[in-house]
Amino acid sequence: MNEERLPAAYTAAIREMLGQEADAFLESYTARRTQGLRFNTLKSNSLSGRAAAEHAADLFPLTPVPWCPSGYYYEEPARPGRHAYHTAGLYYIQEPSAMSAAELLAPRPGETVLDLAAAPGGKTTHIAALMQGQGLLVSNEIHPERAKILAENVERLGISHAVVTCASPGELSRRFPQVFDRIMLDAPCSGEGMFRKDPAAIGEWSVEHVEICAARQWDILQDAYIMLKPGGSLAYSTCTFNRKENEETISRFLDNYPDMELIAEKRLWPHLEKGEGHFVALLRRAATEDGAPSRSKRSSGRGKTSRKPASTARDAYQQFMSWASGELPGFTGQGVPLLFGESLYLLPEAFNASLHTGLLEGLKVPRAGLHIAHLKKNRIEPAHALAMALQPEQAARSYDLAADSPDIQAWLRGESLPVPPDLHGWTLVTVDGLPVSWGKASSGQLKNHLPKGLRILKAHTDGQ
Ligand SMILES: C[S@@+](CC[C@H](N)C(=O)[O-])C[C@H]1O[C@@H](n2cnc3c(N)ncnc32)[C@H](O)[C@@H]1O
Repeated sequence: MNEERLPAAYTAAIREMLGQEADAFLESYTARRTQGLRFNTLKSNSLSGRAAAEHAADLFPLTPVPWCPSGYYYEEPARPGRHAYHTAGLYYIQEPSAMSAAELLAPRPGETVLDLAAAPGGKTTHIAALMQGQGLLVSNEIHPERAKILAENVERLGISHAVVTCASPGELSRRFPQVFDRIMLDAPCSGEGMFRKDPAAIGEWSVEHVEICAARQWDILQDAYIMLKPGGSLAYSTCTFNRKENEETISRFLDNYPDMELIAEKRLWPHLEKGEGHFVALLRRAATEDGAPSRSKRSSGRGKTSRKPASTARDAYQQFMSWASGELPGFTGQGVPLLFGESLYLLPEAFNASLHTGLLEGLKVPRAGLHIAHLKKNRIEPAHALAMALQPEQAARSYDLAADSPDIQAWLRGESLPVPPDLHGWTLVTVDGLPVSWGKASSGQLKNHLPKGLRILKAHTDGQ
């Protein structure tokens, strides 16, 4: 793409901001966009995950992203997003500069973390991996359709300690004041860093749009502040270059909230680094003297919820656990059982430890923790999300398909497979040892339970 396609007001603003460097910056638009994937360490740190990651590196030649230990560049025409390892959640396709944000936030296992503008899930899945699946991650997205995609990505990567909500920042801040140790605010922005990747973004850019974005960012930041614990950290990031939505927004925030301190500010420029560009600021809230207690436990009453009563959920959970005692011998089933219709979830224990389930009342919660089962009349059907969160040795039966085999391609297309006749019942189907879905074996056939929306009609095994 050349400079003429960019709005004149945009190039003028860039020239003013970058001075002599502007030519190099604008020249970067003529280069190809960068492609990246980030290994999901929740999977890639296991024995089979490590072997699969090595195999992936052979299929799609990978070079490391300097600011993210689990991040790699790949080059087109490789299409790792269409490989079975993608379905298995071994990695997440993510623009390399965007990998800087969660690294700077540096969430730790056991913390309570909020990702306030989370869809489609790049930062959430990164945060979940850095937390090693321990603690509580609330991943929120305001737009319902995008929240659904977020929930699917959380499931695909086998994340069990995340609750996906679909709420405005204001709705959340009323429920969760001073709750979170760390907050990621990857703010909706004017997307100047998207122009090379998605030229349609150019048409949406205008000086007025930048102003609107900055005003919205300021609103969301104030809600983020309400939810941040004293002593907690906030990462603010955008994929845009102008100062109004970045440094100026941060300095307005610091001026208005004197207990916030700027710890680091990082910019990745596409003419200086290999990536589309990103801005991240890390801020810390001063700790209070009494050690910053969470206020939520006290502030809001335990109201009735629209989900099924706890006793019904407990009965359902017992029914599930008695099924699991034979079918999932290695599954401990930790969490608080919640029942929505026929869907049984396990809310992370950490939610109940620092908060309470009444806080979910009236909130849209596309995923109240780990979805473990559908309860059908008198039988249990294990949920796809559960398959993705299991280790193969936790299931009574598993059936492995090699990543390079025609069978895995058939499976990803939704076809049934012939299996030995002694295999019978719910079976965890894996690719090179990594779960991809459930299958149900009977009379020498493995019936395919990969959800229809995840089927790949034209799978790739060779990186092309
Ligand atoms: C930059 S994107 C988030 C990308 C995501 N963090 C990731 O890494 O995959 C910003 C998100 O903010 C959401 N959004 C738009 N308006 C919003 C608002 N007023 N409050 C909160 N989120 C908003 C958008 O729907 C979008 O999903």
